[in-house]
Amino acid sequence: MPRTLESQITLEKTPSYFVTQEAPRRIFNMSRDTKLIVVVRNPVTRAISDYTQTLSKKPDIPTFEGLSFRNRTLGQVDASWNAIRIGMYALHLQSWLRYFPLAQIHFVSGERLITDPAGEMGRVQDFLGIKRLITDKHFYFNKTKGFPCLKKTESSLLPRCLGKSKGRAHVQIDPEVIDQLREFYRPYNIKFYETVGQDFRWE
Ligand SMILES: Nc1ncnc2c1ncn2[C@@H]1O[C@H](COP(=O)(O)OS(=O)(=O)O)[C@@H](OP(=O)(O)O)[C@H]1O
Repeated sequence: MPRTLESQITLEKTPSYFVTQEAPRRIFNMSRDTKLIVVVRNPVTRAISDYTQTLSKKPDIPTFEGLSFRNRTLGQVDASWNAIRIGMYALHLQSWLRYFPLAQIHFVSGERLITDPAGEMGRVQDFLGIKRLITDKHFYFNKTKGFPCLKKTESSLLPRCLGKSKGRAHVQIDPEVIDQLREFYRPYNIKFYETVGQDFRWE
């Protein structure tokens, strides 16, 4: 991490920290005042997105349906498969709450980041205690891509859009498996909503 002046905020982005056992203790030992931001989305969609990305790099892996279950006939989901495990947000959050108060953790909705990027970024700026400099004037929705693009300045003519690897078409999954995963995640989602005091409406 670079040294930071009193007037500066240093941001570091590592998605895997949220699900890494030792991360909360290590970050707490580095600075107990660290503010944490976690982007979460529907864990079923997250798992499919994760699998789609892996498949693009390793086309020979087994099917999503095959990897999702320890025993598909009995409906036993394989919670040790990373694509599934990462979406069990309530479990991971418990490890962080042993070190950081909830008030120091902000959750960004991955869904709203697409439908209402300015609103979501407004809440991030409030959480960081900085002026709301990024507003709706900084976003333009790219219909082809299906994502908002960010303009560095309100008048910028060259918005920065997400790269090729984002928004790729997801692999089609057996709808029955999607239902089973929805059921699997329901209790974890409910526990997560209760813990953070926010309903992300992933049902
Ligand atoms: N800014 C922003 N807003 C909304 N959604 C976003 C954003 N950045 C990344 N994504 C989506 O997150 C999914 C994983 O993206 P990444 O490839 O960047 O993740 S990572 O490289 O694994 O960290 C991937 O989801 P899918 O496109 O559904 O597969 C990205 O599109």
